[in-house]
Amino acid sequence: MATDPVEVHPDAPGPGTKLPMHYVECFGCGEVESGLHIQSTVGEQQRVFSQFKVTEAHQGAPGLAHGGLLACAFDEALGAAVGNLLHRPAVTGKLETDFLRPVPVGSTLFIATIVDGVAGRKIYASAEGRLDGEDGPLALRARGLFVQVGVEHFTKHGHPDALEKLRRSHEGDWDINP
Ligand SMILES: CCCCCCCC/C=C\CCCCCCCC(=O)SCCNC(=O)CCNC(=O)[C@H](O)C(C)(C)COP(=O)(O)OP(=O)(O)OC[C@H]1O[C@@H](n2cnc3c(N)ncnc32)[C@H](O)[C@@H]1OP(=O)(O)O
Repeated sequence: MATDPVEVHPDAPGPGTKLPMHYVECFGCGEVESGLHIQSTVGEQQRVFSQFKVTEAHQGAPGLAHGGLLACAFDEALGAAVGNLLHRPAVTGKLETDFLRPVPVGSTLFIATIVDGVAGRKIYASAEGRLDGEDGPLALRARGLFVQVGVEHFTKHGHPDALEKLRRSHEGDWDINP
C-alpha cells in the first residue's frame, strides 16, 4: 500500500501538549463515569502518547481488562493522534488489535501511537501498548485505518445538535463549522 508522508498540520498542538477531551460524553476520553478516561499527550513528530488506567469497571475475566475495551482504548488513542495532528475529522474504518499479554486491573496501559501515512482520505496509524511504563512489557499492538469525513457525517448520522455538542466540549481550537 503506497502512502504519502504525514504532514502534521501547522496549527496542531506541539510536543508536550496535553490533549483536551474531544467530547465530554466520549466513552474513551470524556467524563463518562465508567469510561476509559484516557489522557493523551503530543510527542515528537507524528506521535501521541496515551494512558489508560484499568479499573474494576473495565473487567472481562476476573481481574483482567476486557479485550473489547482494550480495543476501544486503541481506537481512542489512534483517533486522537489522527484528529489532533492532522486536523482532519476522520472515523475508524478498520481497527486490528493483537493481544499479546493480559492486562490486569490496577495497571496502567501506556499507548504510543504514530500516524504512519496518508492516501487521499485514508489515514493509517499504529500503536503499541505497554504495561505500567513506556518501557514496560509489550501487551498489545494495534493498526487502524481512519477515513476522513465531512461534518455532515456527524450531523446526518449522529445527534442533530452534534456540532453544538462538540463545540461545547472542545476548547475552540478546531474549526468544526460546516
Ligand atoms: C466535525 C467534527 C470534528 C470533530 C473533531 C474533534 C476533535 C477530535 C480529535 C480527535 C478525537 C477523535 C477520537 C475518536 C476515536 C474514536 C473514533 C471512532 O470510533 S469513529 C466510530 C466508528 N467508525 C464508524 O462509525 C465509521 C462507520 N463507517 C462509515 O461511516 C463509512 O464506512 C466510512 C466513512 C468509513 C467510509 O465510507 P465512505 O462512503 O465515506 O468512503 P468509502 O469509499 O467506502 O471508503 C473510503 C476509502 O477507505 C477504504 N475503506 C473504508 N473502510 C475500509 C475498511 N474497513 N477496510 C479497508 N479499507 C476501507 C475504501 O476502500 C476507500 O478506499 P479507496 O479510496 O477506494 O482506495
